Amino acid sequence: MYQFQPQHGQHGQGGHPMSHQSKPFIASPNQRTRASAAIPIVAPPAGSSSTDPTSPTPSSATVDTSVTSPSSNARKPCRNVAIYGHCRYEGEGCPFDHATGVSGGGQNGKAPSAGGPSSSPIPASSKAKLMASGASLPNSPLKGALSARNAAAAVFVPKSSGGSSTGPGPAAAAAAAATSQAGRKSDAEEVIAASDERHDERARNAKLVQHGLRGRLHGECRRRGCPHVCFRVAVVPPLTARVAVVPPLTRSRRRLLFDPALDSAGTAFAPSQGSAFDPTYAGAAMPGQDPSMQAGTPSHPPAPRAFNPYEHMTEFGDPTGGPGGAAGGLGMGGGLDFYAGTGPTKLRQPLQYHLYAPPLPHVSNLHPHHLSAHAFFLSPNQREELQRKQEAMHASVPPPELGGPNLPEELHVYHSLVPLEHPGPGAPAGFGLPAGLVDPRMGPPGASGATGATGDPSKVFGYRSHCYKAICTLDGKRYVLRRLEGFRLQHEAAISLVEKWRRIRHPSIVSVREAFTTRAFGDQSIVFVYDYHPLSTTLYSEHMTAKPPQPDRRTGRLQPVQMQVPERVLWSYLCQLTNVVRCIHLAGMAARCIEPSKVLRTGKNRVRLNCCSIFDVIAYDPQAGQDAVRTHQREDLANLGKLMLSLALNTMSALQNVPNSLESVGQRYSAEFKDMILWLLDESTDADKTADELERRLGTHVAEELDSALNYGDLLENALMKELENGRLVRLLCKFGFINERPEFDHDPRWAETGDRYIIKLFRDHVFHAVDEAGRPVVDLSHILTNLNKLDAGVDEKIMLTSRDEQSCLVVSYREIKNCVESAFQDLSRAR
Ligand SMILES: Nc1ncnc2c1ncn2[C@@H]1O[C@H](COP(=O)(O)OP(=O)(O)OP(=O)(O)O)[C@@H](O)[C@H]1O
Repeated sequence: MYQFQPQHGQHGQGGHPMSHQSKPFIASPNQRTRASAAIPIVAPPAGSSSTDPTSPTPSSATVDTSVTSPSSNARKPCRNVAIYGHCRYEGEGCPFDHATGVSGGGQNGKAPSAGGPSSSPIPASSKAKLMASGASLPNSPLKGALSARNAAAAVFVPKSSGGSSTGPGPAAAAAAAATSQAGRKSDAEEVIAASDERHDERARNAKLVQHGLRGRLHGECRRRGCPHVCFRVAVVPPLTARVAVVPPLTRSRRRLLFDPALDSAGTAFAPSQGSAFDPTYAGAAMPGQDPSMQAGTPSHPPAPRAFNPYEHMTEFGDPTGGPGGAAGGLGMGGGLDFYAGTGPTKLRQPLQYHLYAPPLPHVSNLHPHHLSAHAFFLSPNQREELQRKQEAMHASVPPPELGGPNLPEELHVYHSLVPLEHPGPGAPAGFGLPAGLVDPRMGPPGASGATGATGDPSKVFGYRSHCYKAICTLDGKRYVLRRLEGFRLQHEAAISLVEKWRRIRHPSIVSVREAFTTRAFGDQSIVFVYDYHPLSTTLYSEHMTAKPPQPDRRTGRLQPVQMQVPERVLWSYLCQLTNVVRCIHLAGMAARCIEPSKVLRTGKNRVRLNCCSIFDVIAYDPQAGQDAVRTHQREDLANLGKLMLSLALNTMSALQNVPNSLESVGQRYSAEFKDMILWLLDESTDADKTADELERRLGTHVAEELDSALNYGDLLENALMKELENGRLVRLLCKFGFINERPEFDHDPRWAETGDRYIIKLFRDHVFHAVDEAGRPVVDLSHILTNLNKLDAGVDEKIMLTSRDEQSCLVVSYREIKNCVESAFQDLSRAR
């Protein structure tokens, strides 16, 4: 990490370090105190304490005795000497020292050694390294401020020197000139000196201020090859565009993926070619590299080689065959056994999970233009549906003493009973359905006669029935209790039949859990317990009751709801119900409850047979044998036909005159569908009418249903993938929440503001508190996602963080910030 103070040593238009006086980079003692107080990670003057209450003071910060007053300028070495070997302005009023030369350590022998913990103002844990300006370092502005590791870092290597195909630009030429003149200095010094010089004008032009974003928003620094963070931040494209075009992971592509300067075509902007910020960038073109990378390289010295975590791998993560190696860079070596699964499972390291994967083509089939922020998150419809279901699960009613319905506090092993049906007209306010249980598509509960009021006689079972949602004390899950009022159990054996139903598990059945009798309601009731499917409706309420007009998706205008059910949906219902009927018949039982109000619609076109086992108990016949079961099974198929007929015509009265109704069905739907209903209703075919036979007759429709189910599975998996990434980011944000603005830790009220945490704070500012040139907040989701993902992956790319007073900048890699976050979080965890 480099400490970078843009105001120091800025060469003016005339090229002299001191000619640009708009910013007093040689601060007065007072100013200096203020500046260092504002940026305490720059070593403050000896003995000086921060006067700025917001100033963080890392415990490991050391005194920088090299801080000079204005009068000490003459003792400061001129950077031109350091860079060019001489200063053109030596006789023209340049106030710096031209005799000191460039070698040697700190003037007082105290020039900070960035690598040493004792002298580094940044805590050692952050591995921060400072590049202090000449103003704070009286000796060489380069030496003494940099450790060997800093010198080797690639951060200031101009991109164009890496062989941009556009050829060396002026910046690269300046770099080359600076390099040749400073031949006696180390490579790193040359590179940094050249980089500094190029940066001067750019930094001023870009008015690089708060959070490094101004350059981005002004777009003023457009110099090709400018390696500076502000420019690179400036070209962060919308994340959506990047995701839409993530290219195959060739070696050079991988480099681009790390590059924030990708344009929407998946190519990097000119400045990013050969990016110095790119951890995979290896300076001048190497044999086997993309030929476009080699253009113009001869005139440039090889840049310091940056750490490339992927270097040992081929593009397929094959550690045995590097580019140009035995496997020819095609990953044909060890990569094969990775895929073949032979040997121990190999994981590609480091895991590259800082990028969102775009929706897979078979799932989305979207034009890239359609990829928007939604591509990263659950679709709004899906999210709304799931959230409403969750709300329904948590819905509750007030207790009786607060005006709620008079329900037992506990019933068997269940508690927190909530009615699922409206209380009927004239009921007190507290008796109404909780808002969370009201489906906006269906209008006010009971308004359209979609379902009877609680306690109304059931049209199917005859008894007065109630449905409650309740929580089981044994497992904490929600169930539905269906209570039939005034039922007397005559035969104990009847209720034991429920056990057989318990064993049936099918995706198209509402699973039966148990049944018990109770007097908890002050009467003799029997209660059947079923799985709870939040916000489910019945086929009756869905297709046979008028629904209120719904807003049109595009215009927002209220439109009447189309009642006719598409034939495809009807076939889908029939397939699902046939499957469950077949399963029930195979178990030697009959459903006996195939009615529009007893088929739950638990999702889009997703149905489940409800209320199984009730007839077996309430209409128990101890004499009934296998014949009775077969009769019931045939009735099931006939009921299936009746259900389809009434759904096709959206009314139960369709059953009153079946021939007429079939004629109407023939006008609305295909002959095949009509024939199917006819077959189900025709009593003359009863002999060979079985669920298996029905299944065979459905044939291609079952195949279509299978395809739909598979497609839907893919969609859901895709939605899951999006949330996988987001879940990771939430965990990261939680860590931030633990650390940022913490009022006190370990008896230190400034813990959250100092040390490693100061860097985290600056990063937080960079990510969330960015402002544009007019001081308006930058609300840019892609900026946040990009930064958080890179932080989570700990990439080596560097960014510039600016202190709040804009007096100081830190160039720091995501990896280092990640280490800071980890270490601060570890501190908190340990204390716990
Ligand atoms: N297992 C369940 N999970 C979630 N909601 C359910 C479940 N069973 C029933 N419901 C809901 O309870 C309400 C009442 O169901 P019920 O079967 O009593 O309907 P109904 O139209 O009153 O039937 P009936 O013909 O018996 O009068 C419906 O809105 C239904 O969606």
